[in-house]
Amino acid sequence: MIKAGIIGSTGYAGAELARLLLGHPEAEIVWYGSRSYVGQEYSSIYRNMFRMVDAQCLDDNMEELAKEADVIFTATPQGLCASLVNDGILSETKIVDLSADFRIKDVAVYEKWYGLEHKSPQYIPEAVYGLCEINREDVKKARLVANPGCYTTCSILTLYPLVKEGLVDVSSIIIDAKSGTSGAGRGAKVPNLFCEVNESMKAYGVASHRHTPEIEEQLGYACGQPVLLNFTPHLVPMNRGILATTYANLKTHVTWEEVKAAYDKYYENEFFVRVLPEGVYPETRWVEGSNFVDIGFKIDERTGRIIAIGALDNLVKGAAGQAVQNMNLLFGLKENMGLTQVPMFP
Ligand SMILES: NC(=O)C1=CN([C@@H]2O[C@H](COP(=O)(O)OP(=O)(O)OC[C@H]3O[C@@H](n4cnc5c(N)ncnc54)[C@H](OP(=O)(O)O)[C@@H]3O)[C@@H](O)[C@H]2O)C=CC1
Ligand SMILES: CC(=O)N[C@@H](CCC(=O)OP(=O)(O)O)C(=O)O
Repeated sequence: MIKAGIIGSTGYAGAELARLLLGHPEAEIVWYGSRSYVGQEYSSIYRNMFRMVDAQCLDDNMEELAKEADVIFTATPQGLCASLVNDGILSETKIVDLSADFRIKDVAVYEKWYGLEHKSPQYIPEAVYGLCEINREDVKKARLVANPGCYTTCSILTLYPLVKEGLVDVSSIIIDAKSGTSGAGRGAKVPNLFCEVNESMKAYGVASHRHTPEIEEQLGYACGQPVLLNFTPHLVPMNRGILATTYANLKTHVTWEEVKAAYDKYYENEFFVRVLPEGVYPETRWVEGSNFVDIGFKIDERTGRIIAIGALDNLVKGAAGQAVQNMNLLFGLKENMGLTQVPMFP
């Protein structure tokens, strides 16, 4: 059995990790880490875990945890993992970091967009960007995995074949994305109160959201040139789900079948990426609770643009599910082990 520790197990991403790992046939959770609930029963915080977990919350002592765990998941705010990790820890265990600390290769870009000083930039070069469908072979060899964010996973996987195959003008990309409120975490914040969110929708982080450089960097690797794009996130009154509607100018006239062939080239054998039939566009409820990403697209002959739409569950493929997928790769397990949940509906 793989011994797994979760630092930040009391947050939404950490709780989703606990849910998935409890159902994983080859993993056991040895550490439910917390900052505010040390010493409390985990199931007293998450009552859905009543009689499923009898452990108490422990602190975020990563050095001690590294001696016990084969893998540590850090589902904590930006900056925390970078402030805890060291050579000793990395020699004893593997880390899958759900924050953005090791996602961006240029530390100056990270510090500018996150407004933080990076506490361990020496580990950035070796960290592998854990978008399994694209970086699978590198993940298998890693000891530090930078688990991608929810908007970014959805946006990159939706656009990747179009960019990689040179089908679109990469200077024309626009991503209009929506997220459920769990994407903002469990911490109490006035903008996330029921009355602030319910029956309303809003854009935020306009032309300034910190996921922009992450998407640009990864799509830049795909096409071999710098990518500059517009990314506008929106908050919508639902618990879970990301829907990313992406737009780009097509370079030449192509048919739906030709574009589908490009998607098939990368995703035909991918368990978690489902490219939908012509005329069908993803809905967040079709992926809820699962590690699937659904993608649909349409060529607009009138404007010469392609509109590609992706949907995923921000807490699963956008966070904890992808983290477990990375764990499976790190330990040579079947990639979808513990992740074959059928999406919830309705
Ligand atoms: N929510 C989502 O959809 C996604 C989140 N992520 C990323 O995952 C990470 C966690 O996000 P999320 O679960 O939403 O956040 P939450 O606010 O829900 O949870 C944060 C967790 O971190 C713990 N924590 C906070 N500060 C510290 C600290 N100083 N030391 C130790 N533990 C601390 C909290 O502990 P306690 O509760 O005990 O105080 C809690 O367990 C973030 O980096 C986020 O960007 C990535 C993709 C999607
Ligand atoms: C709705 C909402 O607030 N969403 C979060 C994204 C959460 C996330 O994905 O965090 P990472 O930065 O770790 O990727 C936000 O916009 O900041």
